[in-house]
Amino acid sequence: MGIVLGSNRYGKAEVRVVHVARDGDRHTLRDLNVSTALAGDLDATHLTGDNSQVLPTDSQKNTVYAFARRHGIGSPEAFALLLAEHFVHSQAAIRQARVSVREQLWQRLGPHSFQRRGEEIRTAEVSYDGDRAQVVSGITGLVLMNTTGSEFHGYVRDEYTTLPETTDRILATAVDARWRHLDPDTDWDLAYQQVRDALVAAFVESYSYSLQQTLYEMGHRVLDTRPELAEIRLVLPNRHHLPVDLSPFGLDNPNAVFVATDRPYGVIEGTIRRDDVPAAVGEW
Ligand SMILES: O=c1[nH]c(=O)c2[nH]c(=O)[nH]c2[nH]1
Repeated sequence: MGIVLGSNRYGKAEVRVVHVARDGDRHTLRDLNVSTALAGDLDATHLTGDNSQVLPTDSQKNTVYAFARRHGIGSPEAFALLLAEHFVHSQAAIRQARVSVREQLWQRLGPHSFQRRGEEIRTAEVSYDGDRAQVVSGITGLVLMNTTGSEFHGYVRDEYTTLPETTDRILATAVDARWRHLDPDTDWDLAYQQVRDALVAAFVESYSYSLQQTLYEMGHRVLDTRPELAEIRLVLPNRHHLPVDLSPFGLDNPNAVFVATDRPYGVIEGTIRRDDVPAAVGEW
């Protein structure tokens, strides 16, 4: 019996890089938050303090900025792939690199003017082991609401149930979705736009008897839209909007006045996947 070093990785978290590509007067903006994590033959630094195989996290940070200049930022996925491959290929000790990107989205106002696009964040995670690159794209903070077309009834009633059944309620959520690609060579911006559009369209067009049902419809629509996607994971908080009891004031409330509660909130999670595709490489 003994104590041994288990799995480990290290890197730089949250490197903020903003890149402006200039095509004359017309600029293109990419605003990323990049995190790196490297793993490999790193026993020595942990066990004896021998740093001869350690690429400093400071150098990893510098690489992000240098690569933005050298290669530009075509898309979060393409940039993460370049970095992950670079760390594995250039460092003998590094066997696996994971690069995670969160992109703040800017809407164009003019040739070189932009406005932040709400809470929405685009994400990309690339894992590369020298052989296979796994790309997972995602979105968080996509806030959606249907003011009707949602019911919730027929659920379990036990001695603690007080929730009234409803045949007409508000359904609101902030979509958090991540989808795993099978093809590491994709038009990443087009894929993101099409997945986003599919998520939004399914939310808008689905008549809902539960947020669980809506989640399935959204995931199904995405896999229908993009055949190269293996699976999608969705986390949908239920942003409750409760009708206010106005009867003390002699007023009715035909689904006109709601209180938006911020906590607690339901959380509905699920994976929709193809049953005939290769499994993911490790955790994602
Ligand atoms: O769509 C819903 N799913 C639930 O599981 C649930 N539970 C709850 O209280 N309200 C809702 N709404």
